[in-house]
Amino acid sequence: MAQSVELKNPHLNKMSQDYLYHLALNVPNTKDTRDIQKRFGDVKFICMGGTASRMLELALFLRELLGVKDNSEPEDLCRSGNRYAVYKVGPVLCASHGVGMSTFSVVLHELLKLVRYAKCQDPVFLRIGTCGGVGVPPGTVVVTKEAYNGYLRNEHEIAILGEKVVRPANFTADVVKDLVACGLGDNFKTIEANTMATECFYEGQGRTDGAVCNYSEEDKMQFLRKCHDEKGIRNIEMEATMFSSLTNLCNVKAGDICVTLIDRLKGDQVEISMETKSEYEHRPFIIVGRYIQKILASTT
Ligand SMILES: O=P(O)(O)O[C@H]1O[C@H](CO)[C@@H](O)[C@H]1O
Ligand SMILES: O=c1cc[nH]c(=O)[nH]1
Repeated sequence: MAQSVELKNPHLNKMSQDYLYHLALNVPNTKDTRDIQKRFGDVKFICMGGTASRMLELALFLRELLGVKDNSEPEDLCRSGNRYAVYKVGPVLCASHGVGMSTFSVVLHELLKLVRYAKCQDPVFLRIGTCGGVGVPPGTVVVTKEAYNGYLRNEHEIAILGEKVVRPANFTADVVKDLVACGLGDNFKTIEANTMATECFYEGQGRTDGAVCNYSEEDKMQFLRKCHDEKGIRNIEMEATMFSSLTNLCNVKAGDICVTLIDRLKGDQVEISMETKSEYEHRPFIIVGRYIQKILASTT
């Protein structure tokens, strides 16, 4: 049976209003959310990625694929917040989250509360991103199974009230399986693998081309090989641990699907042309589009 989202925060029940500040979507009466339900109650998929332009492209792609009849430019529903862009196409929200866990966690908390207020049924949260590959050719699509932090631990670490809190960081098994199945038969490879999520693009990912670096090329290669050989890591990005741990705690399904722009065993600089990048970024769209069609067909 379909279910609404129950958040594990008793304080929410005592709040009469929730401003969802960064989304700029005020919920004026948390006890009577009919207005929010009317606007967002049909949402089943929350697709998220770093940039507003990628999310607009995704919205346009899904609009055509899902046959949503509307020729106007999709409206950024959160424009007045000046932080994140959110587009709605039928049962899908496409939201930008910026670079890294800290910006993503802000919008993720607010989107989780939004689906709760809107009483969305069984929503699935998907991150559609780019990443660095580890031992796989650029253009490979990676669906994350287990997320590892920069200490190579399969967990998310966060400071709360001055204490270190450690949470599991795994994605929903059936979402992973379905996404991988939707990637069969393309002229590019889609694989299931583990992902390292770092707090920093440069030193955190073992690059030697940041503003500072006090390790050698050999140290870097040793670390990247350890990621590959001992942890089954095939890609590196900057959100997977926070994303999987928070969605896990909220009991909502989640998946992380990213295309590699570079093989980190071969270099540090992302050198591909904007044209190639745009073609690569489109690859996870194709798979997510099929996944959404499949889930919609099985639930309607
Ligand atoms: O392409 P997006 O979705 O932004 O994701 C990746 O790109 C950013 C770094 O360039 C990080 O956020 C990383 O996770
Ligand atoms: O190497 C890369 C490329 C994209 N995004 C990352 O986080 N790392």
